[in-house]
Amino acid sequence: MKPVPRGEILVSAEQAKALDREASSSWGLDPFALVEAAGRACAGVFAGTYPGLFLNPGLRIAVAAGSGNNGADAMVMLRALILNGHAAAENCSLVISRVPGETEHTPGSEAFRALRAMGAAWLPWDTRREDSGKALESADLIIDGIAGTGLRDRLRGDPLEMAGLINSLENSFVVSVDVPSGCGDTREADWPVIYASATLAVEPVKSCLYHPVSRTAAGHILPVTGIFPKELQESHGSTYLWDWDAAQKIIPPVNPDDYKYTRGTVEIRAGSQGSAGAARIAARGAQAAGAGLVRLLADRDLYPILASGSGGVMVDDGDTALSGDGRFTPDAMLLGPGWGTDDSRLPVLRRALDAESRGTALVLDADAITLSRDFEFHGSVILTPHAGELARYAGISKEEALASPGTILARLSREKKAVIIFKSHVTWISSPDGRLAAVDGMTPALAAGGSGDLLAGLCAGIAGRTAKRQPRGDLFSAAVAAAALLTAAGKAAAADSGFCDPLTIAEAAAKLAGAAWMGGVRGQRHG
Ligand SMILES: NC(=O)C1=CN([C@@H]2O[C@H](COP(=O)(O)OP(=O)(O)OC[C@H]3O[C@@H](n4cnc5c(N)ncnc54)[C@H](O)[C@@H]3O)[C@@H](O)[C@H]2O)[C@@H](O)CC1
Ligand SMILES: Nc1ncnc2c1ncn2[C@@H]1O[C@H](COP(=O)(O)OP(=O)(O)O)[C@@H](O)[C@H]1O
Repeated sequence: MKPVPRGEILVSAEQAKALDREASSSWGLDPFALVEAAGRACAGVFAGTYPGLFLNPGLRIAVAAGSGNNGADAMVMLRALILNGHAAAENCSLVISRVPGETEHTPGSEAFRALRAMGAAWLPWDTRREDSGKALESADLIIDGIAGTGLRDRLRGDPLEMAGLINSLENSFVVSVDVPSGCGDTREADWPVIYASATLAVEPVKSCLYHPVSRTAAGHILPVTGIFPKELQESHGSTYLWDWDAAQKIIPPVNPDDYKYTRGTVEIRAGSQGSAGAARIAARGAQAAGAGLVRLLADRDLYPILASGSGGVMVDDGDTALSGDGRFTPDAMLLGPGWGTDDSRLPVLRRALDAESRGTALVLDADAITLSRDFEFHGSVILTPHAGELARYAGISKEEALASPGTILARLSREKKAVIIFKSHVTWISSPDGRLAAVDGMTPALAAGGSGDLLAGLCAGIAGRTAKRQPRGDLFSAAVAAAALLTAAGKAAAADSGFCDPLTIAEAAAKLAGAAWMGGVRGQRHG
């Protein structure tokens, strides 16, 4: 049997702890073994990713360590770098928030003893603050192991002071082990955190790295693998990180013998005076995702403008045209891009929700999210809010949404019976059945008006295509694939065209989607 394609597992600190316990009780992996494996793997991944840093024979490295296993990982990493000839022990220092006692037998105290024996300097932050500060200031590379998943509440005390100094240094490369110190599942925007150049994300990767509020602090996220058996990780993870390579595989390709009606049909209600572009972008998005037919119903005053140069989109007068009178019943409907929140939209919204109750996939974007706040859904809706829209819709603050996306979305999806795509520089997706996904973004090419309209179109296009194969198809997969496609398209378009408009990004999306789903190589019928 072929393996089911999936993203990378993400876990909370609680899940990581449970996994640790099971690793020890059932797999013979005690804390010493885990710290050894993690620290050495971190050294290997880091040296392999940044070989240029190690060309300097006088490279000065400082480890900033706490007293837990995160500090132990950092010290084992340093020991491995020294043993592999990447640094000389006499150029290395250990700046430690609490020095392990002589009699302690923990992974941290053992790693500490080994480094001291090799000749690394040690500087307790509380009693030798000035020397500790100088060691950090003069380091070319700082390895941050102050606190990992053992962080309780916000950083305070010596670790807080150490983090403050590290953040003030402009010329050193800061690499955090596991998570940047200060980053945790409950971190809020004003909680201090180390801003790392890179983070060595020890498997299973911690989900807090992808909370929008903390994502920037993690810098370049480097997965560190080979620590835990996959089966063990599978049994503890509940959220997955998807990229385009993985996500494209969960969507069936088009068939070589498809006809326009069988490739998925999409009907869009979008645009209003001043926002006609949103309708055009959304329609092009649905085409780019592979829909066979796209119909755009626009307000009467916009209809002539949009109809000219419609590029194969069937444009009609939205004031009189009804769903289905375009000779096909849509497999997916999209309402909202640039639509406005006028009450006159409500009858259309009600009809669309009626279709949704009978299983038609319905994407509600932008203004349609606001309009639908008090309506009930029946499991075939995808909502695509950004932080402001999510905050209004759920009655929370934007900051809460950006700090705890998983918890908030899981609850809202279940209550509303809707798949939700929460858009930001990291996109989070939830399903009423409890599935959660994150798609890393960090693609400023998408931070421009119209990217959301494009996502809504991509989403409707994919939902329409999959609905054709699987009635009441898996909208969560469609949403994950659309978000991953948008990010990949944003990156590709930026590489080719720099700052570009959303229609250029749509062309990049069409290219990627076509290569993934129109190859005809698989020749496989799904559903
Ligand atoms: N399954 C896993 O996740 C694995 C975890 N490992 C490492 O172990 C780490 C977890 O280790 P521990 O549970 O020992 O804890 P940590 O080492 O993450 O945290 C404990 C340290 O943080 C300090 N601290 C906690 N809250 C603080 C606050 N609010 N302000 C200031 N300082 C604070 C404590 O005083 C202590 O020094 C992970 O992040 C990872 O680096 C690896 O060794 C191997 C496998
Ligand atoms: N820095 C970024 N990195 C990655 N994706 C981003 C970034 N900024 C915005 N996006 C994405 O671009 C889209 C913007 O949507 P939205 O704010 O609704 O735009 P609009 O309403 O102008 O179309 C979302 O999908 C969001 O995830």
